[in-house]
Amino acid sequence: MEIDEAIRGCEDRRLQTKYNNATYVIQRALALYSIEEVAFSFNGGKDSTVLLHLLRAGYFLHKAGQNSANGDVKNFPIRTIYFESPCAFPEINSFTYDIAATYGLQIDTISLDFKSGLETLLKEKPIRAIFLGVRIGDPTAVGQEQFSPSSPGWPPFMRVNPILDWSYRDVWAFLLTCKVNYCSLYDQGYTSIGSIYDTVPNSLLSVSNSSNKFKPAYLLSDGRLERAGRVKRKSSSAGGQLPADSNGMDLHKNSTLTASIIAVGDEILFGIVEDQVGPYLCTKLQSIGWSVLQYSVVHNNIDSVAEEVERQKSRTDMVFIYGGVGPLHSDVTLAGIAKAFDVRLAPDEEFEEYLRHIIGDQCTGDRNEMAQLPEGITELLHHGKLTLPLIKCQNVIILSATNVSELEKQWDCLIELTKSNDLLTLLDPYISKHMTTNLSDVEVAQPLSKLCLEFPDICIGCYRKARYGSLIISFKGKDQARIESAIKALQKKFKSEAFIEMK
Ligand SMILES: Cc1cc2nc3c(=O)[nH]c(=O)nc-3n(C[C@H](O)[C@H](O)[C@H](O)COP(=O)(O)O)c2cc1C
Ligand SMILES: Nc1ncnc2c1ncn2[C@@H]1O[C@H](COP(=O)(O)OP(=O)(O)OP(=O)(O)O)[C@@H](O)[C@H]1O
Ligand SMILES: [Mg+2]
Repeated sequence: MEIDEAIRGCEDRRLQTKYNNATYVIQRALALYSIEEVAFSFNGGKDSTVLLHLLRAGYFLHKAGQNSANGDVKNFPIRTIYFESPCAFPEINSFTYDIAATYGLQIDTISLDFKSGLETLLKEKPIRAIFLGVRIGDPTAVGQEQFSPSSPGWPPFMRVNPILDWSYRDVWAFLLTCKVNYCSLYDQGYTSIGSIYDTVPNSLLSVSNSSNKFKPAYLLSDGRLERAGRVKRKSSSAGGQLPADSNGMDLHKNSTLTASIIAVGDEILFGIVEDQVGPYLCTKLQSIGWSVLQYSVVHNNIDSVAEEVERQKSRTDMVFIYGGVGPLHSDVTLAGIAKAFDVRLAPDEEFEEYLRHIIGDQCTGDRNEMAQLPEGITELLHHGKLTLPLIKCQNVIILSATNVSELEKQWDCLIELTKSNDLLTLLDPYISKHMTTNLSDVEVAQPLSKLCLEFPDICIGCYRKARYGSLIISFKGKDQARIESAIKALQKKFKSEAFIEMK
């Protein structure tokens, strides 16, 4: 059987392990259910193409165990279901039907949605288990195991996910090692394929001197970004994405996007260490026109982190969190984030690979806690200047900076990544001016309140550095002329020399 031979004959130990585990799951499923009771959900995508060949190999091995193996290419008796959709790429449709002809698949084409289609199918056929090409990292994989009963509300069947623990790299290693055909879209920069309305080539594969040339999918170095070619839906918590016009220009250069900052550190709350990262991050966010709504410090405790993340992630467009990241007992930030999103921490092979590069094998392996990331919601943000990628869990960005210069570097990388990846929308920066006065609080209180009503677009604040020193009045906004007008209006209410601009 050519797939089995290709894997056994290759030098890739890791791929061999993955193959052995996946074909083991398939053989156990075939031992549990009769061939009429199983089905294969195939859609022409890369993951289901991998699964097709694993099923062919698994079926061969299952039969070999019964001394009736037949390595014939067309010997594939597992019922195959394909949910056809008018929104599918024509290349996906034609690939699916070509593959069916090549490997003798008996395809049931279903034109209903998944749930109704399965309800109808299961009434007619004795199906009890369905093989799927779902992998950890797919949004629908959250909470699934290799054998997972269908969800409540769905018709009853067992979902069998033999490649659940395969990484993007494993998928490509398998397809290339076995030299099997895959849908042509993957050679044109598509890395994960949904519908024609929500999928474009992955910009991380674009050839730098050409706007419409892309490298093949197997060259994507960080598999976590395989869904970067999925067109994001507009949402208030999706990384502050604002609508763009047909030229891709931002229509909302003056809109407000909000951020919150969470520092995790007992040492800050004990008063031993003064946090400098948070204030510096505030200035960075202002420089890209974002408003910081809250800056909080929490204990190194999973529940404290989880509560704060849960609150902020639904309140602001982006949450920045730092501190509590690493292998120590007090490094609970990732666990807190997982709890806030109601997902578990799961080993992440790509992240582990990065860690292995910098820490070596001493800290990797089964017990590498640092390589555990929130499952199904994590994206690694890799930049050539960073030894470790930054971690993003939906609208929460985890910074590993412990001081201002590290933050500066990570921030610059984030901004550069934004240019190719829509990570943070860059808005017009905030501008601020600060005036000092020796007038008393009582004297300025009422005129200032009126000024706030006259200039609702300008954020007018007051603070003092000492109880009896001069008062500082700050004006913050995005329009220089409006700030100047507000200052003039204030001066008019008093003698103009009563206020001096601070440099
Ligand atoms: C054979 C099959 C079985 C599925 N079973 C379930 C299920 O038990 N529970 C569920 O929530 N979704 C189930 N789904 C739906 C998928 O989780 C997911 O919503 C679907 O693949 C759509 O992904 P997309 O929105 O990226 O196209 C099933 C889909 C297929 C094809
Ligand atoms: N329209 C469909 N018909 C049948 N099965 C489907 C369909 N859509 C999804 N599936 C099942 O869900 C699995 C996961 O889908 P997903 O889109 O994540 O992977 P893929 O399409 O195989 O590869 P890619 O990530 O490149 O799109 C598929 O491998 C397949 O088993
Ligand atoms: Mg797909």
